[in-house]
Amino acid sequence: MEIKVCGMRDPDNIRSLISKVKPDWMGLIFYSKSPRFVSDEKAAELKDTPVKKVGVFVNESEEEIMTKVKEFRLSVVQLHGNESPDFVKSLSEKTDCALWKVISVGAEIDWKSLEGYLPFVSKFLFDTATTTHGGSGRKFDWKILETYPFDKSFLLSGGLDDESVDQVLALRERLPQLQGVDLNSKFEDAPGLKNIEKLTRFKRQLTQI
Ligand SMILES: O=C(O)c1ccccc1N[C@@H]1O[C@H](COP(=O)(O)O)[C@@H](O)[C@H]1O
Repeated sequence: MEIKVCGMRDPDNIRSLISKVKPDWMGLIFYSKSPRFVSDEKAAELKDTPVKKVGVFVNESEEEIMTKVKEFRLSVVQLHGNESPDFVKSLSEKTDCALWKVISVGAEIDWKSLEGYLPFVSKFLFDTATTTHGGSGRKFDWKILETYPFDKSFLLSGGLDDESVDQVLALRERLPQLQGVDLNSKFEDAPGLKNIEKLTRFKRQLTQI
């Protein structure tokens, strides 16, 4: 199972994350209303960090996303707003960067509405629907995913915490498309500052080593 740790921006914290947790992905949030927002100046300092970087965008323009992909050497663009399939298609024609579309989950999901994204994204990411778009620290009802009809892999997100491991592993048994988890606010000492011990423990339990 893969692990993405999101909302990073502190260089010392990132160094500890990489040496101790060794996540598959590190998320940088380019959404100015987020308490985990990373400025361009800070992102420039982080561009050579030896981990795959995921840029998190909320309803951002194509031009701005493309600029940040190049400037900050992003491996993935995570689209965490209301981006339409047409927007994602157009972006995919301009970049080789992997695209992940976030699906905000409320009471139910209309699976048909996701079909338009399938040719253009390498993964979906399911997160709890919230007015702040993300980082809510709230889980949605994971039972909704049990009818997931696609082969496309996805990451699970939204309020995952240090007590989520057993449930994640149980879900993975039923849904092999569940490729990993996105860890964020429930592993923080302060916004943008992760608790490395908590993350290390979670990874050990998740990967059972
Ligand atoms: O973390 C944020 O502040 C944020 C703001 C706007 C869009 C996305 C954001 N983070 C993403 O939110 C999910 C869930 O986070 P949490 O575990 O509920 O705190 C995660 O995918 C982050 O990438």
